[in-house]
Amino acid sequence: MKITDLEVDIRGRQILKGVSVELAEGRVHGLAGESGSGKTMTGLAALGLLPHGATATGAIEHNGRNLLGLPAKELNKVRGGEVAMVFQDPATSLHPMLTVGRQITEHMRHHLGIGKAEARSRAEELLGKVRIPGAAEAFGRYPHQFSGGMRQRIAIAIALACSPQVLIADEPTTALDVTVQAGILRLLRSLCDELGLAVLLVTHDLGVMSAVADEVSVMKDGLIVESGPRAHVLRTPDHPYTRSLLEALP
Ligand SMILES: Nc1ncnc2c1ncn2[C@@H]1O[C@H](COP(=O)(O)OP(=O)(O)OP(=O)(O)O)[C@@H](O)[C@H]1O
Repeated sequence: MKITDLEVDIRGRQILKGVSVELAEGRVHGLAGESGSGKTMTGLAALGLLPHGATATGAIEHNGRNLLGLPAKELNKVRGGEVAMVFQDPATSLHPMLTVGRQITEHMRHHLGIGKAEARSRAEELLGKVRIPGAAEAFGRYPHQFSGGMRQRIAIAIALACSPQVLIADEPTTALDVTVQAGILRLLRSLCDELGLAVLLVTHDLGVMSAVADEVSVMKDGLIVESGPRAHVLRTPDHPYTRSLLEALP
């Protein structure tokens, strides 16, 4: 996926001022920057989920199309299919009244049009892939019967249900206990390698970034001020803003 010169305006206020990011197969691209810099808005734009009243210019190219120009119906097929998402808080992204299995299979049946039995076996396979112990049993359980870390693994399984090529992960570990954060990051990294996913990892946490990202872009006030390989950006940053973020680390 290639985002070029993305500008987003909401009611006359310019939120993104020409953002360019390229996501590649099997690579994690980290998007860093302080609160309000436009990280989330960039991720939402990639999903075709801009807030009501937003206008966007530039291009978000994926599989030969510009997602910015797609009609809503086409965009719905892309979202959750070719491009999937994981958000900060699994407690709000999972439906409390539906079993884990139902949440994964409904998604597959809706997007892929496959039968019940096939969906079930794929769902159990996915639960194994995100390292949920006892996948067959977990299939029939409800989200509240799992810990926060396990719930985020379930949200990742749902995101992967339709074999996406691109995964947008917005602060996927921020709501979790420090003790389980590393496990989720390791999982994202291994899924990216194993499935050849192109991942956009949005996080304000440079520690998270240094653990998994291949490339890092740093945002400030709706613009990317620095972008490059992780080691370069985090060890020998060119931009004073990146240096100030690194100096602010505990
Ligand atoms: N629905 C909306 N309507 C109007 N402005 C919005 C809306 N959502 C976000 N903004 C504004 O867009 C700017 C960028 O927000 P965004 O959420 O992308 O930042 P962020 O870098 O992800 O920060 P955070 O880490 O706090 O989520 C902010 O100034 C915010 O106030």
